[in-house]
Amino acid sequence: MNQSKEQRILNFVLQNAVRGDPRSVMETIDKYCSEKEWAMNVGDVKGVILDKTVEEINPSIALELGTYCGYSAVRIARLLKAGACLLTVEFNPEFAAIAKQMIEFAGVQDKVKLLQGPSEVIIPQLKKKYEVDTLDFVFLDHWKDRYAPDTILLQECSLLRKGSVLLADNIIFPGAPEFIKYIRNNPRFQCSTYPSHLEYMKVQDAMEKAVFLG
Ligand SMILES: CNc1ncnc2c1ncn2[C@@H]1O[C@H](/C=C/CNC(=O)c2cc(-c3ccc(F)cc3)cc(O)c2O)[C@H](F)[C@H]1O
Ligand SMILES: [Mg+2]
Repeated sequence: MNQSKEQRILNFVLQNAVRGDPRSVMETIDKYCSEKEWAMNVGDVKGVILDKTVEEINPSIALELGTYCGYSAVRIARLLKAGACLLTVEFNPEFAAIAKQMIEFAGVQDKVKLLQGPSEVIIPQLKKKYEVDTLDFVFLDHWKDRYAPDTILLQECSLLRKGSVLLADNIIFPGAPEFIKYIRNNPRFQCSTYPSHLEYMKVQDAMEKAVFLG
């Protein structure tokens, strides 16, 4: 059975990146996906916006929705302080298996907990099963029509506190119109937009930052 694109990305990393070096893993994925096969990693351009947001917050506990191949999990985890943790959620078992290997090869496995399952099931389990109090940072990069319902679910599960920061990928392309409508009209969030470009393409995209006001 021939390999999936995601398996080819992982193989390229295993053969070309430096084990234990997160930046080398990111650069190798970006090289493969810009030169050989496009893939929906946040990428090197929007990745800088993600980096700056994570560095500004310096989160103790972060959540990512939509691990895919683990590119942004590696990107976020490399910036986390000692003792800090990224919980990343992925419901596709093949992608979860690839991401697990990607995270381990990059050497950030001690900072990342990969939770396999749908976000709508995992989010209500975070407090009791995963001992989360509240989340400092949430990166939304899963199905775009799930950004709004999962943001509502995070609030219903009391997982946000005054100052919690959400960062959403792809609000221009493919777009997340229901999320934008919900979050920008919601007095409990302070929103700002970061115009950028779609990963590996000369296409406009943007990221939305939403600070929960409590
Ligand atoms: C719904 N709950 C979920 N729970 C756990 N894992 C989930 C859940 N939902 C999805 N996943 C998991 O999260 C991932 C899904 C990412 C979706 N991302 C995109 O579609 C996406 C698309 C483009 C794009 C741009 C241009 C173009 F021409 C074509 C595509 C660019 C982007 O940056 C994206 O992020 C993964 F695949 C899925 O299993
Ligand atoms: Mg994305």
